[in-house]
Amino acid sequence: MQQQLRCSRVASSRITPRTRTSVVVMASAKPKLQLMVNSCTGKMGQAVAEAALRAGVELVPYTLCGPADAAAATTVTVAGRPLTLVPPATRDAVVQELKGRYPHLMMVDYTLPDAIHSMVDFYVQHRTPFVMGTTGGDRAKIAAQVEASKVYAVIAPNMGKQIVAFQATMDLMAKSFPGAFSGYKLRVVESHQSTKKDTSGTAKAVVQSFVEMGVPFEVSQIELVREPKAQMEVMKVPADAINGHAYHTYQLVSGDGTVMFEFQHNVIGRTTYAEGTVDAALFLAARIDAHDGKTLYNMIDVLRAGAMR
Ligand SMILES: NC(=O)C1=CN([C@@H]2O[C@H](COP(=O)(O)OP(=O)(O)OC[C@H]3O[C@@H](n4cnc5c(N)ncnc54)[C@H](OP(=O)(O)O)[C@@H]3O)[C@@H](O)[C@H]2O)C=CC1
Ligand SMILES: O=C(O)C1=N[C@H](C(=O)O)C[C@H](O)C1
Repeated sequence: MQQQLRCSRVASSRITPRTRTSVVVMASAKPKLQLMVNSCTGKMGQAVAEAALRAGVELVPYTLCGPADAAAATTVTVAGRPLTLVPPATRDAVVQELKGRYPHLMMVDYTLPDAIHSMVDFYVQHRTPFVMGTTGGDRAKIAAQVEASKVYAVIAPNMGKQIVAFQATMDLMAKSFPGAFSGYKLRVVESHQSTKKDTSGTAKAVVQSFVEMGVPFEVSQIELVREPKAQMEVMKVPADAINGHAYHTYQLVSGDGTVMFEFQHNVIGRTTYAEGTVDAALFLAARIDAHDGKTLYNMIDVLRAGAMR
């Protein structure tokens, strides 16, 4: 069934990370920020820690890890720097100590969907501001819990600037024209590296907008492509991006089959999310400094604030 997707062509040139432009909100006064990235044993954790260093953000030399990682090693290296691994068994004690040493401590979370609730509990319990990029879990429950705690956080399933803009646009369309696509059929196909554990959190969020536009659709109908052969042959993912890509296609067809819309965002690698995560951390640090009462944000808030480079 996945093989039947007549996927629109990916641009023939290689997809490249977005162009760097100037820093907007951070230019005037650098917010106080000491960033601890969890989990740097993973792909996104590594990418974010590297992006933080590129942006001149102070990186705290510790990282929370899963139990298996701690059994195998005591450190992980990011851009030549060793970070001490902190397993679940010792994380409470270590974080108490780190809070004393790093008064502007903020955490970034890229762990796993299975761990997301325990990670949120942990940040809330220790009252550590955090940027949560991990997908999965009960998103409404997490938002309610974090909001009630008044712990500062940015939570979003996608940190890529242009994808966030696309999400915001779909949301705007749904709010402005509810039912605009009633009678249409939706097909959603997403392809990610085979290690991805869950259905795309981005696709789930975008689907919600289409539902509000009148299209009946269940998250379980999202088609997942995880096989490298189908990824290369059907989705046209370059061979060297099989271990790191995120291709999404949303196709809407009218009831009589005479009209078709297709939206697509295809990302190779992880740079766009990593850079967006650093933007989110700098934004959150500025909000903490501002003390204006609001504590819970998503990436659309970060984008609207002009805080994405
Ligand atoms: N918001 C966004 O823009 C993006 C979000 N994501 C999301 O980020 C998440 C991570 O993706 P990715 O980096 O590719 O996944 P990886 O599997 O590469 O990394 C996850 C890491 O988390 C570790 N881990 C597991 N449990 C814990 C725990 N309790 N405490 C600390 N660390 C733990 C894992 O260790 P071990 O291997 O030992 O289990 C692993 O090293 C996913 O949910 C993904 O969908 C990804 C890209 C962009
Ligand atoms: O696991 C990934 O890789 C990604 N996860 C996020 C998601 O589930 O939406 C964002 C992007 O698709 C990459």
